[in-house]
Amino acid sequence: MSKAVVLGAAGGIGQPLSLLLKCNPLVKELALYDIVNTPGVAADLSHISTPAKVQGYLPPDDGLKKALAGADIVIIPAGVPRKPGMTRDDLFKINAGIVRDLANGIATAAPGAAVLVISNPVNSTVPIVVEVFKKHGVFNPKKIFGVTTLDVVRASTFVSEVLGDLSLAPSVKVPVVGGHSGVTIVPLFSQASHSLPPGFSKSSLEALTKRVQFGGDEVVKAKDGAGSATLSMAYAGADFADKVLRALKGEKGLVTPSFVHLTADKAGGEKIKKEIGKEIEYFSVPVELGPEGVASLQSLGPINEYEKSLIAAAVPDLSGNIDKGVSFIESSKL
Ligand SMILES: NC(=O)C1=CN([C@@H]2O[C@H](COP(=O)(O)OP(=O)(O)OC[C@H]3O[C@@H](n4cnc5c(N)ncnc54)[C@H](O)[C@@H]3O)[C@@H](O)[C@H]2O)C=CC1
Ligand SMILES: O=C([O-])CC(=O)C(=O)O
Repeated sequence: MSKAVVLGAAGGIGQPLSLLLKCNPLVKELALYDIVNTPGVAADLSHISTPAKVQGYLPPDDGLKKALAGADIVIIPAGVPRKPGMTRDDLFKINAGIVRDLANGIATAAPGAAVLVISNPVNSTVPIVVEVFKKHGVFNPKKIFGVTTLDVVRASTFVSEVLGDLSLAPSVKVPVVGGHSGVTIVPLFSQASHSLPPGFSKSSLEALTKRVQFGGDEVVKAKDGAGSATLSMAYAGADFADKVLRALKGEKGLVTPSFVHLTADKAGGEKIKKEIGKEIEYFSVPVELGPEGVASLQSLGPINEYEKSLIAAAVPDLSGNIDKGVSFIESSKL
């Protein structure tokens, strides 16, 4: 039984994510931290008849430190979401500082916890957490994860739609690699558990790829100024957190993509860099989870020519996003 902490717990993602964690039998303690409203969210969730003990925290009286004490897993959906016309990188101005300060708190109060970063732009916020942990001398690449599960969830759903049978969605598995924004999102449909229908055209494949890459925009547009994906993200975040919790407890064979520092598994990471064909520090790759966090990083597998071109297109954007996060901490006072 574990202690889970949600930072940004009163938000659009934070609330449904906390609900799902309250319902996870592996969670014994659930600490909810936000700059507003966590006492109410915690009181509400605490009436649910599941074992997890819920407590809300606010910034006064060392709330962050108290929320984090003894944490096994810390999930961060704190920060502003997009409005129509914005890119995820446009969120950097506000969210970089929020994530830096929260990472500072984690590095001090719970340096051994698994940290799951949802706040956008993930391609930059994960490097921010890593650089803060390095400055504190507590960086362990096996424990810091960018949550890209929503891309995997979307790819599974959209493939089942193409196959004309939504009941397949839970069992369709599509590896999605790269990063978490636009062209950095690379679905590998050639390795999906379910093949696309016979005669599926190149232009249909391109359209399906684009739908996964820009699935977030679909929701931002539909919400029309009221934010971005929250419910599907809560589902995806809870699913990834559940896998991490199960692996920390010793369950084997749990493999799922996540955006990680490639030194989390030195040999595996070097092999992946060769597959990518470029020197890059981070990539979302299929991660085998284990009791220490990352157990191994798995090969990108047999990538076809089209997928190679998608990876080649992803790398320049991704490298720029990574550098931006690293430079931000280099020039920040902690
Ligand atoms: N990784 C992914 O696949 C996805 C990431 N996101 C990202 O998740 C983030 C949150 O999205 P929403 O929940 O929709 O936003 P929201 O605005 O509804 O909630 C954000 C919460 O963060 C809190 N917050 C702000 N500063 C804080 C601080 N310093 N400490 C603690 N809490 C703080 C706010 O009070 C608010 O409750 C956004 O950056 C969004 O882009 C959204 C969807 C998918
Ligand atoms: O699109 C956004 O801004 C939120 C997000 O990351 C997603 O839905 O994938």
